[in-house]
Amino acid sequence: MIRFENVGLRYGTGREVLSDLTFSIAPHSFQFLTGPSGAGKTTLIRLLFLNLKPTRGLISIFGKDTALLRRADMPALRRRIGVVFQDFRLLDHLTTYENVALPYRVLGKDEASYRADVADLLDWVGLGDRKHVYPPVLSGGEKQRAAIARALITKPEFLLADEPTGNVDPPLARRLLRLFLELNRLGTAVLIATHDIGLMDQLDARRMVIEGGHLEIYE
Ligand SMILES: Nc1ncnc2c1ncn2[C@@H]1O[C@H](COP(=O)(O)OP(=O)(O)OP(=O)(O)O)[C@@H](O)[C@H]1O
Repeated sequence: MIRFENVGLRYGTGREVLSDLTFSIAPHSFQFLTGPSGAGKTTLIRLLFLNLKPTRGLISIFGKDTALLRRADMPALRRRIGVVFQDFRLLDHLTTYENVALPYRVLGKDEASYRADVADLLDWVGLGDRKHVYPPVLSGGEKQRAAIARALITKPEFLLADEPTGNVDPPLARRLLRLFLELNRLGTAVLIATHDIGLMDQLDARRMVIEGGHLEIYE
């Protein structure tokens, strides 16, 4: 599904942040991405959803060499990938419901065609009764779940989550992990970037560890 070959990334003229990354991500797979602060987890996530171009090497996403992609092909490919950002990126002037529905609104879809899907998804993440409130009054954990719902609304084949349990207490972190596992069971490949060893220790999942610009994988 995703293939990196000898990928390197530097910002501007700085040192290489990521060097010689070679790995694959299989459909329906589940993995953690970890490493010290500043190791390059967010950078790798940005490469994975075509938000950054590698300085060298080859990245193939859903079988397409990203270097050969036309700009016009990007949005369709990106829609197959859901991203939960570390800082949520919810829009404060839209309700929780409207934030989650945003990807459909951007596509110009008729509200009647997605209203039930958004409501079901909000129930699924436990925000059924927070639909009509605005992000500034949501707690950190509620914002986190709204961001997860928004990433899932277009039924992505691959979900990337950057520190999705960074702002929640351990019971909620376990609950979010169960949501990701359930999503994975339903067929979505999942990659979770985290510092949280306790979270990773709950599962016998693949671990991708970035350190000193290099990637080690523990299957
Ligand atoms: N836009 C940018 N321009 C220049 N340097 C950057 C940029 N974004 C990140 N970096 C640098 O690249 C390195 C990797 O950063 P990145 O955010 O990918 O790490 P991380 O592993 O996600 O860190 P954390 O766990 O603290 O979120 C850091 O040295 C950072 O300062």
